[in-house]
Amino acid sequence: MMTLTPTHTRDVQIATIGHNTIMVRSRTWERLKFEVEYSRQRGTTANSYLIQGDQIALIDPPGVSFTEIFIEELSKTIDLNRINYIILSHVNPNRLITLKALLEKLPQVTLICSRPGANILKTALKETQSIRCPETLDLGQGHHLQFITVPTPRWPDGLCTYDPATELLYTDKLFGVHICEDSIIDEDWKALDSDRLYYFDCLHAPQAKQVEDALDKLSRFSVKGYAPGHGCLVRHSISRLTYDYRYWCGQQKRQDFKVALLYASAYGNTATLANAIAQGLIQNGVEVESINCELANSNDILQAVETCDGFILGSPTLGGHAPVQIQTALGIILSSGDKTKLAGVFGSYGWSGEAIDLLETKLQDANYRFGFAPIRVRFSPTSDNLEQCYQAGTEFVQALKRNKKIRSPRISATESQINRTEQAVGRIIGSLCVITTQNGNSPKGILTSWVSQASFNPPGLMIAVAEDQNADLMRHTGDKFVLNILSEGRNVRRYFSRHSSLGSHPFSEIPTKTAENGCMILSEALAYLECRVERIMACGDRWLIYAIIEKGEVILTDGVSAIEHRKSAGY
Ligand SMILES: Cc1cc2nc3c(=O)[nH]c(=O)nc-3n(C[C@H](O)[C@H](O)[C@H](O)COP(=O)(O)O)c2cc1C
Repeated sequence: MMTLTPTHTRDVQIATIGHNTIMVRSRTWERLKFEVEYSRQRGTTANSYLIQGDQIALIDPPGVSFTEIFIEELSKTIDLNRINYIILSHVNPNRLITLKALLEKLPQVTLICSRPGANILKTALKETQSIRCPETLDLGQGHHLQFITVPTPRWPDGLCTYDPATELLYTDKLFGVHICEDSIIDEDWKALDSDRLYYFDCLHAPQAKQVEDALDKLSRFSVKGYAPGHGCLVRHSISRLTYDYRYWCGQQKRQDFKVALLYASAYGNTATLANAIAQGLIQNGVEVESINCELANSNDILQAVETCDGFILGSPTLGGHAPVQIQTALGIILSSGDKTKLAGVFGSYGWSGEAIDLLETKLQDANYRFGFAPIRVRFSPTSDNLEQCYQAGTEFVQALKRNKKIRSPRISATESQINRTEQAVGRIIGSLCVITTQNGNSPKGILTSWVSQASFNPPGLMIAVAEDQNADLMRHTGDKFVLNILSEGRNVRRYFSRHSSLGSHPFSEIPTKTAENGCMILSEALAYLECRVERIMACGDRWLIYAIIEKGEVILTDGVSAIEHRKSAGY
């Protein structure tokens, strides 16, 4: 492995990182752009990769800031005419400039990307350009690449690439960091903690739901290294960083307020404003659910609007109108939204800006209150515009807090004491589990978080169940069950309820295997325990069941327990 000495001008660093695999890192020690994600001013790297099997693929040429030096250094490393494929983990106007410069030198190359990426490329490049969206690509010599689509609101065309020959996963925007250094791998990974979190907050916190889906998809690969689009290669902290990503995603759901940030953006300007507003919200402790209306269906929008405390709607103006997806989102909000929710409006426009006017007037007419004055930005935002958006996010949070006080009815002293006690008890948290029992050939499942370890020797646990949970198959000494401890981000819980299910549903819909004690193990659980009921006590309105753990296993080694947080113990 080779590392070059740092300089303080932009350069391109070349290093072998695996069998037939070279990292080509375009580096800058300066703040690359004025977006909030670069505000720590530690520079960044734009990472490209060359995989050389019988055929050769280049992954992710950098953006326009590096076009010339990148092509120059790449030509010294390889005869450009030998490159057969360019893989694009996402496409943006910035990257298109370098791509076009490369295509002039190697018109024979085939571009590989996701389907949404291909749609952008088809409008931007010559008709004759070869563009493909395969699931796999065999470069020879074991480099049988597999592609995984990871769409998010910010990068709808996101694509990761797995190479089984090196067990490297090319993760683009996931697992990166904006730091420019000489070292190419994460040997000193503890020092990266705060920068990694900052990067996550800026890029991924507003799209935590989709990042969780991406983590699920990527978890099925055996990985020896993450090769991200920015920063160093992740070799030493793979499980730690995966865990952190899951934890940080989960943390978003635990905030007191949630804001739905709905937008569309044909050329990326409104999306940039949305990111800056999201930062203002996130840095003030609010969960943000970003919805790119071009990708979302009506149900996604409805659900986001119903479950949020406030919503912010952003639109470009195209041909004197808001795009049809924004008009649909507005229709959903107006017909089903709660009028006491706080609203916000923003958008980029060129000369007339009708879309922003439309959103403002329609929401005003429907008696919505605004958390900040509508933001109108001409074409691409300046750093001042982005600062204004960040401040608008902050303002929105303050308005949300004031709004909540207005909406909360006054309660009597005794009621408020009961509520305070309930809220305090509600702070006891538990791991979310599915208990499975077996009734002849019919499996049963109950969702619960009322579980805790009760003894070391013998290993035992305690579960509290209510009469109406219908948990009769675990209420006699000797009864067997499996405790499936759920994993954060997998959303297996949606198949079960607090009341016992009986029959093939939902077990026919999710992967399972049978434990030695005959009960079902949910293959997507984090871990499972095979248990035998030892003692039962009637306590208050519950049965306390003490059970001995006979066997257990962790299924997902890099997962984290799903936890149920409650605001009150009253439900
Ligand atoms: C095809 C087209 C039509 C446009 N029509 C309008 C218009 O009617 N009024 C206006 O103010 N701007 C118009 N614009 C300018 C866009 O609103 C502006 O470029 C904006 O930054 C786009 O935002 P976006 O990058 O989020 O898509 C138009 C731009 C294009 C490409």
